[in-house]
Amino acid sequence: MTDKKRIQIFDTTLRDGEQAPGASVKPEQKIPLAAKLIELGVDVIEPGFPISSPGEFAAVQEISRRFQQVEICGFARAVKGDIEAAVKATQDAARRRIHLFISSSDIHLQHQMRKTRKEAVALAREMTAYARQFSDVVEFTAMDATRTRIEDLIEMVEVAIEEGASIINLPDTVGYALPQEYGNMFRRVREEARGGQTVQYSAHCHNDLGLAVANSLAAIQNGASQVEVTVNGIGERTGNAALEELVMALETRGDALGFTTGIAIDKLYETSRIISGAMHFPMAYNKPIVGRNAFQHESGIHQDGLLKDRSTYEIMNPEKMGIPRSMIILGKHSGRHALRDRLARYGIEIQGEELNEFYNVFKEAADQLKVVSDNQLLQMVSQSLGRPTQVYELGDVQVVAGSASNRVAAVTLHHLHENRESSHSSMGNGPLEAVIAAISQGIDAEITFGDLELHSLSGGEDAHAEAAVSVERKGKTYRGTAVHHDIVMAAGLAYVAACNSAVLSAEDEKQEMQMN
Ligand SMILES: CC(=O)SCCNC(=O)CCNC(=O)[C@H](O)C(C)(C)COP(=O)(O)OP(=O)(O)OC[C@H]1O[C@@H](n2cnc3c(N)ncnc32)[C@H](O)[C@@H]1OP(=O)(O)O
Ligand SMILES: CC(C)C(=O)C(=O)O
Repeated sequence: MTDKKRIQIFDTTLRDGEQAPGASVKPEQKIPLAAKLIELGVDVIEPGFPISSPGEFAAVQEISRRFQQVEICGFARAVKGDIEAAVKATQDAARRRIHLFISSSDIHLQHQMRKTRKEAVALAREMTAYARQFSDVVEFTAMDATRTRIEDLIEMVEVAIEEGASIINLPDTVGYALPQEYGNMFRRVREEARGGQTVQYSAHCHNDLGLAVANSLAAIQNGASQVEVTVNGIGERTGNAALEELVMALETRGDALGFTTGIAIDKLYETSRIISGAMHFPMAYNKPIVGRNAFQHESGIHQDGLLKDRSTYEIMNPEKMGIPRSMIILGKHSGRHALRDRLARYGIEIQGEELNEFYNVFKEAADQLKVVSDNQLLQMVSQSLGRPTQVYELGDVQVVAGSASNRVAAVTLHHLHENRESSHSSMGNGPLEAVIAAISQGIDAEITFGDLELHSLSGGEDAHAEAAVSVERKGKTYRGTAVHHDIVMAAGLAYVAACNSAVLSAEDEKQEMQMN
């Protein structure tokens, strides 16, 4: 049991999120994405804008029919046709809401809607009443609330409440507000509007000044019980408040804030990846929570602290969010603790003077590299310490790619411990899949491929790709990384490094068991 107040998560990834240029998905793609959002535990889904296209209408209709466990929201301008389309599209939902919006600021009324305030208020009244005829739940949004004089905002909100809106959304449509101002706006409307204490409040923030999450938190602290968010913060311009950031702020600082959500935190990362992939929206490396670097550390002092106790430099546990990340990235800022730890993963134990000497070799090489991949590190070990570091080594790789429906890869694998080599070939939907499948045939141990991440390390003609592959063996996850100017090679080398790590750790375990 928790005494924290539950905040409703209103997910608008498939409506406002999709308004980000280049993010739109086909109507049928919205169905599995909605299923993922429901698994994640959102309370309300806004799956689209029904009047805007036949495909949007069909997607909202299908989602309303299929997903009876969640509230579905139909979005509409203060236009009868929009409301009718939203009503029809959400007709079969178990719980539905009509989300009606109209501008409240002078800027919008004069320049966009070209209406006087009197006309806009009358329209807000008429359309709220119209929507209420069809739906018990009407959410009323005063678009551009944060650039509206508070007296004008209160007047419009009062009209909506009088006509039966039970949720009042006060959006920062253009990402203009500062947290204190945004919080005060909620407090004043709640306290000063007639009927203001009888309704729920919702925050909907954009990130133009990087304040969307901070503003949403300020609204919550001033009485908002719902936040409108998108996965990965995707949305118009710089986006909306990011679901994962807001949820983790509430979770991590529950001590100071006292709020909670129904979100399944262990599904945050998976959902983020799915949305990023479906909407072709890559995440910035330093994006909070789900960015590549969010839980990675390159500097020696931090790495040393983390190896001693994770809490020294991390405020959240990435595994709790389903993030399968290695926390240590080797590079020129790394120290001996991190280096020794990484080598131990490959069954290589070095210490004392040998470690000091190898550390110098490592630093010299690291000066020239952005990151030192596992594959590069193992090569350094074999060259400078003359130690066998790998069970498998990737030899020749040939790939036939192009516009044919299947890609074919042929690889040679050196089995270093047995002094033999083997050749394998396979097909795949893409060249990476074909190479991974071909290598898998030559790995004798029972290893399951987990995940592949590819990042570009540099641009231009000298571009290099960094690949990180995870594999599973006997319930444990192992990672391998590689850097190469050819992404297919980078992926193949990283996969082999991950397999080496899995096999060498298993060899270690065997040796330990024999010694005991
Ligand atoms: C802040 C937000 O996220 S608001 C949502 C924004 N999302 C979208 O616009 C995505 C989907 N939009 C669309 O497919 C189209 O814009 C449509 C179908 C909704 C409308 O298309 P059109 O009829 O061709 O109008 P268009 O988009 O060019 O112009 C918008 C019209 O709506 C009016 N309008 C804008 N907001 C509202 C509102 N809340 N209530 C009533 N009218 C409004 C504008 O004043 C303009 O009216 P006008 O034609 O009389 O000048
Ligand atoms: C219309 C509302 C909900 C909105 O999307 C915004 O103001 O950004």
